[in-house]
Amino acid sequence: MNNEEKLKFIKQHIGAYPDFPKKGILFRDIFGALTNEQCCQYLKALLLHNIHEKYPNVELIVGLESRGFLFNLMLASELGIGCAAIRKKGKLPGDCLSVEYSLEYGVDIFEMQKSAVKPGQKVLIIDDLLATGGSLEAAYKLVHKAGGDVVGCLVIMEMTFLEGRKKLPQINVHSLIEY
Ligand SMILES: O=P(O)(O)OC[C@H]1O[C@H](OP(=O)(O)OP(=O)(O)O)[C@H](O)[C@@H]1O
Ligand SMILES: Nc1ncnc2[nH]cnc12
Ligand SMILES: [Mg+2]
Repeated sequence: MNNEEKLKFIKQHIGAYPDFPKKGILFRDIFGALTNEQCCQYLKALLLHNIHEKYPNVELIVGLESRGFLFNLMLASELGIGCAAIRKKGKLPGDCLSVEYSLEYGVDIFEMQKSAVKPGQKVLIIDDLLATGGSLEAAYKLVHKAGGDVVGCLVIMEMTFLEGRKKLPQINVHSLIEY
């Protein structure tokens, strides 16, 4: 299968749930694809292919709680680099940086440990989905505050009609699947 066919196959397995978690939201469920063994292999191959092509100098993967965590260790270990976590408020020990943000269906606070990123380290932020861009924008702010150099954001799905990219004009954002 070529990359186009792999993407099509994954798209067919991603779930779509109307009115979840709130009325008017069409929820795109990555977990629906991950129960399929071929989707797991194709997703891994496509993510690594895109990182090698678009972010070849990355030195740290930063994943967003919780669906971004699905890809953190897998990508870091394949690339031979480390990974760090951005978590929702109150979950991380030690000195943390915090940023409040809003997303398609709510508001929240993200945190990251100050020690997670080395000054000047080249960071790739990873998540399952870009909707309004509030989550990725908050993640960018945290990594930037910690002294990291964000080389880009990589997501599986992008809800293009919500124009989340507009919140990230200075960042090289790439998505595998557009809705
Ligand atoms: O672009 P935005 O409008 O900010 O929305 C995108 C974010 O929303 C979802 O996460 P959610 O906060 O629902 O948490 P989860 O990953 O723990 O399910 C999704 O996994 C992205 O992280
Ligand atoms: N429509 C959506 N589906 C899944 N996760 C989301 N996060 C924000 N909007 C979402
Ligand atoms: Mg999430």
